[in-house]
Amino acid sequence: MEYIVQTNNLTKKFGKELVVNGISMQIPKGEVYGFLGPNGAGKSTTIRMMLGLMKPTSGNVEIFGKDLKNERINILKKVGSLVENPSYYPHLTANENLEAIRKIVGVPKARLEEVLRIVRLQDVANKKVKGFSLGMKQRLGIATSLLNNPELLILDEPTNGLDPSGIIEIRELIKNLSREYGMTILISSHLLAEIDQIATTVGIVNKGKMIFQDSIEKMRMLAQQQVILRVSQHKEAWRVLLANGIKTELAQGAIFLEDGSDHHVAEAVRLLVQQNISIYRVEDDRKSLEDIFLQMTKEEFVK
Ligand SMILES: Nc1ncnc2c1ncn2[C@@H]1O[C@H](COP(=O)(O)OP(=O)(O)OP(=O)(O)O)[C@@H](O)[C@H]1O
Repeated sequence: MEYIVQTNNLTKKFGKELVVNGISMQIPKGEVYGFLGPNGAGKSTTIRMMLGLMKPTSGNVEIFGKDLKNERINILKKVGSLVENPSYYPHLTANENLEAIRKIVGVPKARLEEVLRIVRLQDVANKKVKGFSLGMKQRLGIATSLLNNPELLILDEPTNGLDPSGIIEIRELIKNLSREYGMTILISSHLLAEIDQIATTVGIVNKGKMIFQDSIEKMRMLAQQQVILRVSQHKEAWRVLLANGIKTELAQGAIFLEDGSDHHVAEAVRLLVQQNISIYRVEDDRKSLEDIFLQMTKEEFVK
């Protein structure tokens, strides 16, 4: 697989504190990579090292297959980023602010209109930024990061502090950049729900360590449902199921079926009925992704 970003044992210590602890991140081409973790987990520090804004204590970063240490300038030419709330000249318009940066980046003037259109700010291009909502400012920040037409876009908590409609706009924008322009995107967040709605690949960090990295589908599979059976003689029922090779657990006077697929449930029910065990209830016990995230960050879950 082609990785746009690959970090190898990336580590950062501040004094004695290991803030990033051996992170090996792999971002496949064209993916929206959700970089997820509670506040203080080390996401921003990782991102800073990925952008060459901070030197790793050890380990390295490869972007587009090249070592960031050796080819920083060439690599960063093709990377766009938004790492903290961008600052603007409030008394200048969106266009004027962008124009100032365009001159530094050195791209054709026509690119201004394009990026404003992509972030849907074309109608307010000539309005002063001081009247903009936080969401509009964030979109202007993304427009700025798109000026150089990057192949990789890195957004550190881009929806922090936005209201729900602002969050939806950023979400749609990211989806669109991925879909229409095939951009590879890394977006960090401490909110699972946010990542769940846009990411195709997920990396979860906790206390500086990567505790899960895989497709969002894999993550959802972990949220697979269990089924609870409430029956008349639960111990007897449990023995019957175990004797027939059905994985179960006995807890709180009920039976938990590990595999909640239809045919397993049907088979369990059939076996119990054959033994004259009364079945009172068959219930779903679906763990939410949120539960799983909490569980992972609590237990240092390792895949
Ligand atoms: N320059 C620094 N010097 C010392 N400690 C730092 C520095 N930068 C970050 N830290 C510490 O490193 C830890 C991780 O911070 P980091 O910003 O990387 O986390 P994060 O996952 O991005 O969380 P948040 O969402 O809160 O930004 C925190 O405890 C922070 O206080």
